[in-house]
Amino acid sequence: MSALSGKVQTVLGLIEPDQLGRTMTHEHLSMTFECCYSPPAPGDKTVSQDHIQMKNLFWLKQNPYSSHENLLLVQETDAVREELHEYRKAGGGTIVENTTQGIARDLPCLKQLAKDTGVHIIGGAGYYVDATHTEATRKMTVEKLTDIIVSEVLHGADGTEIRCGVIGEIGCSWPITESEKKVLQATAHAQTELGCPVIIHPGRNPRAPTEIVRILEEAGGDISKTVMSHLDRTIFDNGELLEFANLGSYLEYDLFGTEMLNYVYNLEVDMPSDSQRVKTLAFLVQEGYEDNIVIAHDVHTKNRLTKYGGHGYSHILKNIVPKMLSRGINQTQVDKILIDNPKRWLTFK
Ligand SMILES: CCC(=O)NCCS(=O)(=O)O
Repeated sequence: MSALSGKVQTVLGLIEPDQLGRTMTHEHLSMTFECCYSPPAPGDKTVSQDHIQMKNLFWLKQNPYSSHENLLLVQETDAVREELHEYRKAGGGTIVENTTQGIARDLPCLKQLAKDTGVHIIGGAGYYVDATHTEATRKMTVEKLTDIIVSEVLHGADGTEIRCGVIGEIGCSWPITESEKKVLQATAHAQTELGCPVIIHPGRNPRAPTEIVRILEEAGGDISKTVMSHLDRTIFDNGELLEFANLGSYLEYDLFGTEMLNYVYNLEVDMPSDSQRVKTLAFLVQEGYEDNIVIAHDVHTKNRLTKYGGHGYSHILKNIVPKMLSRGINQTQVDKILIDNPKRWLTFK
């Protein structure tokens, strides 16, 4: 039994699991996404270089990754603070902030936001996708990577004493790279040592989540304490979804509010609408997976903030919960998805 056992670790310290309340398990409050810039179509060069304004908001919603300015959530701390006050008013309690090494994690900023707003914020340990790994990271052994991740949870990260309360989001590409595989193995080893929650960003292929679970399992990871993120853009066939669900991880639908015609990172994908997401949640509940579902908005670009006409951090509480209730998911099941499942996941063993 460690000092963390039975507790949840926020950027302000340990708390009791019952204090969490409604929890978004996958958001970002400060980060940069320049690693994933996607050049605009030739005819869109001018609009892509324009400052964010009313007349280009629809274009940005369709092309969020083709504007450099849009990728700098790090510049919007004041707007994010306002949004967190609104999130509290809407009944929110906690946000898991998934920014890891490679996309400008800023734990002091998260600590200040938690102090200013009263929202419990949980920071993420570990590494984002290979494209953001440094040469030094790529050369590290699994043991070294494990030591770093463990230290980010036990002692603090980025030269601070602010401790992470989850490992992740751990970034994986498709196909997965050698460096990402080592980070996954280190994640599993660190999880075994700490009894902590893990959250994974899978590559954009329906086979990616299962492959990742196998790698984690082989390295001794606890799949029942692991969230598989971004299923909304990853698995589309209900049969395949049930096969994956059967492996026992938490199933995360975390792109609520994101509706776009062309998903530039994989043009084969038809990004679902929020109504389709709710339909999938209802399907999973009907199939008996209500104890495995978690949800969020994954705010990671400026246009997703209400300041820029986006859905913000309260869209699920204000708009999606009523829709869930009208589509066969009852209040007890909603509470499991928003409160009980995140609480079980986030509590150290
Ligand atoms: C860092 C934010 C992030 O990775 N978001 C997921 C984007 S997507 O892969 O679902 O497009």
